[in-house]
Amino acid sequence: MTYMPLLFSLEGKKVLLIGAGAIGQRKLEKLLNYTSSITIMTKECSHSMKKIIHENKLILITKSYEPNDVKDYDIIIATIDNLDLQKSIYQEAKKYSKLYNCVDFPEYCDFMFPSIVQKGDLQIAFSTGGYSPGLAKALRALFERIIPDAVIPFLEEMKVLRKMHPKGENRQKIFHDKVNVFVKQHFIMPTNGEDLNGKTR
Ligand SMILES: C[C@@]1(CC(=O)O)C2=NC(=C\c3[nH]c(c(CCC(=O)O)c3CC(=O)O)Cc3[nH]c(c(CC(=O)O)c3CCC(=O)O)/C=C3\N/C(=C\2)[C@@H](CCC(=O)O)[C@]3(C)CC(=O)O)/[C@H]1CCC(=O)O
Ligand SMILES: NC(=O)c1ccc[n+]([C@@H]2O[C@H](COP(=O)([O-])OP(=O)(O)OC[C@H]3O[C@@H](n4cnc5c(N)ncnc54)[C@H](O)[C@@H]3O)[C@@H](O)[C@H]2O)c1
Repeated sequence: MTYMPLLFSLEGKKVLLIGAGAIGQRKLEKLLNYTSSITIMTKECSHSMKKIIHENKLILITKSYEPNDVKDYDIIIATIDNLDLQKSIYQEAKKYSKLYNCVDFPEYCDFMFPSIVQKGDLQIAFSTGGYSPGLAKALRALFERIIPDAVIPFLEEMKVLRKMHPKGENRQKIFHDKVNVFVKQHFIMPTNGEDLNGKTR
């Protein structure tokens, strides 16, 4: 199966994170960049996890997962260290038409966590389809260095300009020129005489 990268809004969605170990904490820290509508259900919870839950006013349910616990949530993420349970929660998620991720079986996931470069409003997500998360992480670290911080004010400026200029050909030309100048200033360009759209200059 191949996974389609989409930008997905978590607004109004209720997330259930099952398990609160090292991997659960990593997933929670990532989710918190996008939503705080998160319930954590876990047998045991570390001090560091409790601190994050308290600081972000999240809901903690300290108990073992039981059948049908998924039904009141939209998105379920299982980070438990019990592989059979990861698979059986998948069956329940399907029964209730919920979106499911578990951390040990890409084939039991409706979606997976990519490795994300975040600079202001720019996001770049790396995925290897689950075949080498380590490579996704290494590429993320590399691109965090390659993408200049100047992209942050550039996108701030573009946000303002998008609102100022009415849609149409004139706006497209202004934006196209600005992007070309920005890219030429900050990246090494191809030397085959083509511009950013593959057209010969
Ligand atoms: C990208 C990242 C996002 C995040 O977690 O936020 C992420 N894993 C990261 C790191 C990482 N994970 C692992 C290592 C050790 C090296 C290695 O195995 O490569 C490292 C590297 C490290 O820790 O240094 C081990 C591992 N991971 C999975 C398994 C199960 C298996 O393969 O059986 C095992 C074996 C467990 C074991 O048995 O030991 C499965 C998944 N991990 C995914 C995401 C999804 C696929 C993403 C994709 O490639 O498309 C998927 C399918 C499910 C999911 O988690 O959604 C995050 C980097 C964050 C960053 O940027 O820093
Ligand atoms: N996807 C990834 O990126 C990745 C990376 C490394 C490891 N893993 C996998 O992640 C899994 C979890 O690893 P970890 O280091 O966080 O484990 P851990 O033992 O530190 O944490 C497991 C958590 O699940 C909770 N738990 C266990 N059974 C439960 C149940 N029945 N109901 C509710 N909570 C329960 C425990 O209380 C604990 O909080 C492992 O199976 C490992 O193979 C995934």
